[in-house]
Amino acid sequence: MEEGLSDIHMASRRAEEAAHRRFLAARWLHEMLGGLGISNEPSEEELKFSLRNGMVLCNLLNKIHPGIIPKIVESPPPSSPPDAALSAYQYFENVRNFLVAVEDLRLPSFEASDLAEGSLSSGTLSKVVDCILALKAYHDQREGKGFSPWKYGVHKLSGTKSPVKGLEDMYEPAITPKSSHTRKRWAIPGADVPEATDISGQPVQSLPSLVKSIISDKQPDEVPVLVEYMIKKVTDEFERRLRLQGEQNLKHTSGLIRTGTLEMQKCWQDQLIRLENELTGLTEAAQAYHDVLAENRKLYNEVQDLKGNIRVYCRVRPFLVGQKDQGTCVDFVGQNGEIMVANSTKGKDSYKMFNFNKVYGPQAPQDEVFLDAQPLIRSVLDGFNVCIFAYGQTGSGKTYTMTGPSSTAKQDWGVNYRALNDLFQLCQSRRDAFAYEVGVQMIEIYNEQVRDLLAADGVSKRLGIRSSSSLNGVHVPDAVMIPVANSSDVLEIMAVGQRNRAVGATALNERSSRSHSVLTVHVQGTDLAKGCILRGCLHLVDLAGSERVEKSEATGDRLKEAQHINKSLSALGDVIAALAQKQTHIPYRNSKLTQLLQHSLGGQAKALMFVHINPDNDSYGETISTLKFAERVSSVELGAARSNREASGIREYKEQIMSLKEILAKKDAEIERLQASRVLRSSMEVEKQKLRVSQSTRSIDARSRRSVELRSMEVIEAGSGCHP
Ligand SMILES: Nc1ncnc2c1ncn2[C@@H]1O[C@H](COP(=O)(O)OP(=O)(O)OP(=O)(O)O)[C@@H](O)[C@H]1O
Repeated sequence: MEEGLSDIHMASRRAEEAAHRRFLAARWLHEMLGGLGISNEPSEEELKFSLRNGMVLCNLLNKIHPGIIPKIVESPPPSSPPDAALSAYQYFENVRNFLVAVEDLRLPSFEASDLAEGSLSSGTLSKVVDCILALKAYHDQREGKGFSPWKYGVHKLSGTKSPVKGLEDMYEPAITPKSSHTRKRWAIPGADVPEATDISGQPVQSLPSLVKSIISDKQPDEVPVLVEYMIKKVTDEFERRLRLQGEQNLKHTSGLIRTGTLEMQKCWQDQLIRLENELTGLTEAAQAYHDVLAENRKLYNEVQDLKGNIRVYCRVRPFLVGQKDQGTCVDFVGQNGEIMVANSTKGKDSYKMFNFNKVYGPQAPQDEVFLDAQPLIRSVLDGFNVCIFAYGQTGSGKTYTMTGPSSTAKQDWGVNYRALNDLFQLCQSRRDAFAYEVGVQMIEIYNEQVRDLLAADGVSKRLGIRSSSSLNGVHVPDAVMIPVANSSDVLEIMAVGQRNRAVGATALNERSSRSHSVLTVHVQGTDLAKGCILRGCLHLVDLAGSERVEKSEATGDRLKEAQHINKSLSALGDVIAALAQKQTHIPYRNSKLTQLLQHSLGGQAKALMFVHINPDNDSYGETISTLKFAERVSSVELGAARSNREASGIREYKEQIMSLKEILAKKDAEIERLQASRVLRSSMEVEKQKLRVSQSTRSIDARSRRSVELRSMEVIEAGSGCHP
């Protein structure tokens, strides 16, 4: 209730105050312009009506500042026809000109709409009244009558930053029109501000003297209202300036940020474009580099083909479960066949770099490894002899590469199965031009004994054993050759061979293969159009582990096995060394293994070696000796490979020669037999004669002995008759 009463009280106070200000404004207008036809205490509507056409305001301003508004639109004569639109326009012109001039003088202004007909929302006319009273103050000042409180409410664009300065600025009337550079300043008491003058040369006054001068000519009843109004104005202005300053600061800061952002954005864009260009350049350079590399590799391979180098591919086995902690001795695997191994305990000196045709990292899948062997396998169909062998210490992944793990998942297939699969596919694709026969042998060399891995099994009976002479290639004479027609035959045969392979336990590998296993594929293709025959032979060799005897901790039978393995591998090393040095004598006959591979390691065949290494630090020594061996192998030149192609004529002659040889051999054998029987007969005759002679000799002997005896008896008898 009390609150309501105080609101009502406040509202009536404000209404009284507004009425008083209207009264002051009207009185002054009266003084300045004479009779305006309005009452001394006009209502808002009355005052607004008298001011609406802007003429009173324009005339007032021109009176203070003659000519400040050059053209005032006069009211049409009462006799002219009413043109509401035109007069509204004219009035607006006057009001607009007045407001522009007021703005120039930096006095409180109002909106043109505040005088529009019908607009009388609360407080709108108070701005008009404020403006008139500010003009009065301005006029009084110019006339030297002191200052009115409305001066404190004038606009001023200040760049001040500190509150003190802001306050100081607030006391600055800045009454100078925009065009003028001279400004009047009121001094802050005690502040050391040089005395300034306004446009009329008035000196700066302090705030107390200013207040004093404002209220000096006022009626006592006017003073409280004036003071209250002055405080309100000062507060409003202070807030307005703070707001303005904040907005300006914000605008300024956001402008700075925007400019900075734009500059940064441009800078980024420039950098992005530059990077993009550099990247394009780099990509092009990289592409060119790769093209050159690919070209180099192609040329290198061609040169190798011409020289007949043994190709060497190195495969690094991944760590097996539980091995990870040991650390790796493989320091770096390059994309161009480089591999660097290091012994972590020996430091920098132990770093050794090797270079091969390619190095597969631990994650290389089976199909990637096969991809590099594939072209060689295809050349078997073109009549070349090819040998692919896997070398490396026990457990380094030789069987994994050649056979694959025990699972039969397609992605795990090893080189052997992939090779045969590929061969059959090619045979199929060429079946219109060639008739192919494929036969497989599988042997192992165990303790320098060749064992046929297929002979002892029913598989040979089931698939039917073909005479090895019909394929007539570089075969293992004592091993059965099983004809195969498709991949499933091959799978079955390989499973049998794998089962029969000798495996034994060593300290290094539970399922260590103790023998070399050789899968030999013979392919004979008859060119259906020309009748010539192509004979190719592929040896797929999974060598026994190459580790040193002392490391395998073998004793007894195992030691013997290890010694045999070492002997055959060192024989292989000797053959390779002799080939590398192009010696006239190559010691193939020193081991069963080198005897078997003779035609693939020296007879213009193509050879490829997969060298395997264990990644762990413990295997550093073995790894180095394995890589050194592989390095030697890669330097061997077998000479350009030759295809085993026979023209049909030659084949016929060869076959004739063969049959003639066979006939000749038969004749020889017959002659030999005849001769032998003749010799036998004559020797029997001789024996008979001998027998006869000896018999007659014996009878003669008996007779002559008898006659000697008889004679002797006669002599004896005669002798006894003569004595007395
Ligand atoms: N590339 C590979 N990825 C995954 N596992 C592999 C890989 N190479 C080898 N292994 C695994 O390592 C172990 C030894 O491999 P593997 O039997 O092929 O060695 P090895 O050199 O043939 O041994 P050995 O000389 O005794 O015949 C096996 O368990 C095999 O599955």
